Amino acid sequence: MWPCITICRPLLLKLRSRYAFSKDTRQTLVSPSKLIFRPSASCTGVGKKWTRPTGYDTGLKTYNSLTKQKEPLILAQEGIATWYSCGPTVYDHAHLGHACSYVRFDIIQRVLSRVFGINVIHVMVITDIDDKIIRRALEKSVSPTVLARMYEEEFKNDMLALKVLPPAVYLRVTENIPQIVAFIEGIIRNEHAYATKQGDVYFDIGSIGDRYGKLMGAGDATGEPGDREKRDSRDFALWKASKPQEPSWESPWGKGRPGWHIECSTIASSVFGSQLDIHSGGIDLAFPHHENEIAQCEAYHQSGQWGNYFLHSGHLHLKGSAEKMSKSLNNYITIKDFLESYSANEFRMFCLLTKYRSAIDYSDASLNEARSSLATITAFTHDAQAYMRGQLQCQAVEEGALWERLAETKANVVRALADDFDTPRVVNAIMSLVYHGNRHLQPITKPDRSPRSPAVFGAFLAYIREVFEVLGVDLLDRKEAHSVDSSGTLENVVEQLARFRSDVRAFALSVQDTPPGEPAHASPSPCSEKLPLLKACDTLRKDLASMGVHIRDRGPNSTWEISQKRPAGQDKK
Ligand SMILES: Nc1ncnc2c1ncn2[C@@H]1O[C@H](COP(=O)(O)OP(=O)(O)OP(=O)(O)O)[C@@H](O)[C@H]1O
Ligand SMILES: [Zn+2]
Repeated sequence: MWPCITICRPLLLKLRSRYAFSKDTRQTLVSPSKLIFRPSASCTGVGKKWTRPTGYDTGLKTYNSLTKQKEPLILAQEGIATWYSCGPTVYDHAHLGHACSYVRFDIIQRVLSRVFGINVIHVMVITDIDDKIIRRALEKSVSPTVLARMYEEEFKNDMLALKVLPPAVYLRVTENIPQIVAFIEGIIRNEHAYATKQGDVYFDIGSIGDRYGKLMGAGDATGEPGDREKRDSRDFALWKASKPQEPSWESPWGKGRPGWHIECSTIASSVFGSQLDIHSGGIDLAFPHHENEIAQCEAYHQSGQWGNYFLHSGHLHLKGSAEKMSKSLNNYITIKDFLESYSANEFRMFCLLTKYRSAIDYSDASLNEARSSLATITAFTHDAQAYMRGQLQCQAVEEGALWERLAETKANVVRALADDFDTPRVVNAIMSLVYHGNRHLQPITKPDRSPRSPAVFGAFLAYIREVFEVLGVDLLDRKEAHSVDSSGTLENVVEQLARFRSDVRAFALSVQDTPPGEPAHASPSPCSEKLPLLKACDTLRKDLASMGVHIRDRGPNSTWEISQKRPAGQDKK
């Protein structure tokens, strides 16, 4: 079968580059790959060896943490990817580390669906019960449920603000306790777990022999500190007997609550059954969390391979810090605070500039690099529009070469995306397109009668917007356009306007209501002159506020600022 794939893949890429991103791309490209059938090979793997899945070859390659190399992405069903991801443990604010991981996977999911026509069924768990939640709830004197719901809501809003598409469904651990208990019972039945007299249940690592450690190796794993009844120090808890003041649920082993890893195995299996195409999370989750998820699932389903691809995103660090940004290390910047200074588009661009697997250093300098790349692209789109309108006069362009370059860029972009979602290569390809476009858009002083080529610039513009739209960056965002190339002008205009208003207001305020020593009826009241001026100043202040320009009157003086955020309720265009 493989020679056929080798022949088909270049053809597929050719097709994709030709039609990439057009509206009907998805229909056109859903099925050019070949279905590979290998009789029931998928569940027969033994030991630690990864078995290449059977099914639908997407033509993409992705790095698989199970094999530590790029593998062809083969899905069980044509055009469908089942995808499970570990969500946050909700006991504190979401931070830029979360943003980085979820934005990067959002980009990959958008690429899969919008470029390669794959319907991604994404399920995410919300960890709403665990030691840290219980501890924080005690500190704050609220119930763990209230605390968890509050931060869950905040997390979801932060994801919306970052334009991360929500999963098909979020599932909470506390709403899946009966399923978790049944899953643990299944593992015990299959003789891969045991209960202790204290009412804890442990996974029996020894029972799966050398199959433990498929993902990260079991070499020097020491396991969780635990009670003396553990058979092996590496055995990890599936169920924890309840302690005073902790939430607990009934179970065959007495009151208690689930361990961490079992929630994901249960929930992923309850939605997708015994097979999963893709599992994702930050690299810190690979061990022990994902390792243990694999052990549990394969023990429960008695299969040789439960998850086919494990994708791990690299960590976000504060520049100069060796440690990842994390709630428990208290070294984080919240998403909300970040969005006061930067936009969601800028953060996404920041993510696109590195591969999703690499660690990423956060600093103002790296964010400014992202901002400036966006500025270059937006400035080009404005110039291209000005040229198309005839406002920008240029010499005749080599139109044929530009069309060729555009076609080449389209092919390069699809190739880069098919190669483990290489977004920096995509951005490079677009920057190079912009560079060549700009070279032709040099203004001339004397108008000449050279032929014009507006269509090719229209095609550049439409393609660039579409690529970024697919990746979740909206180049049409008006706020972005402002911050990109006209923020200096805007600020100057606001400054002049605010100063003028301030002078008028100061003048009005200086007018005495009744000149001293004169009876109030002796001349027309100055009040009648100053009131309309003050009213006009107030109206201007309110109108500007609705556009995000906030003037604050401080005595006779005024200050102003432009907020990054649009006032609530105002639609983005
Ligand atoms: N600094 C980071 N960089 C990239 N991904 C991160 C970072 N911090 C957390 N993540 C990812 O976000 C997801 C949710 O993580 P989690 O809620 O455990 O966050 P956390 O801040 O690491 O919490 P804790 O400190 O309590 O472990 C996981 O996939 C995790 O790998
Ligand atoms: Zn998980």
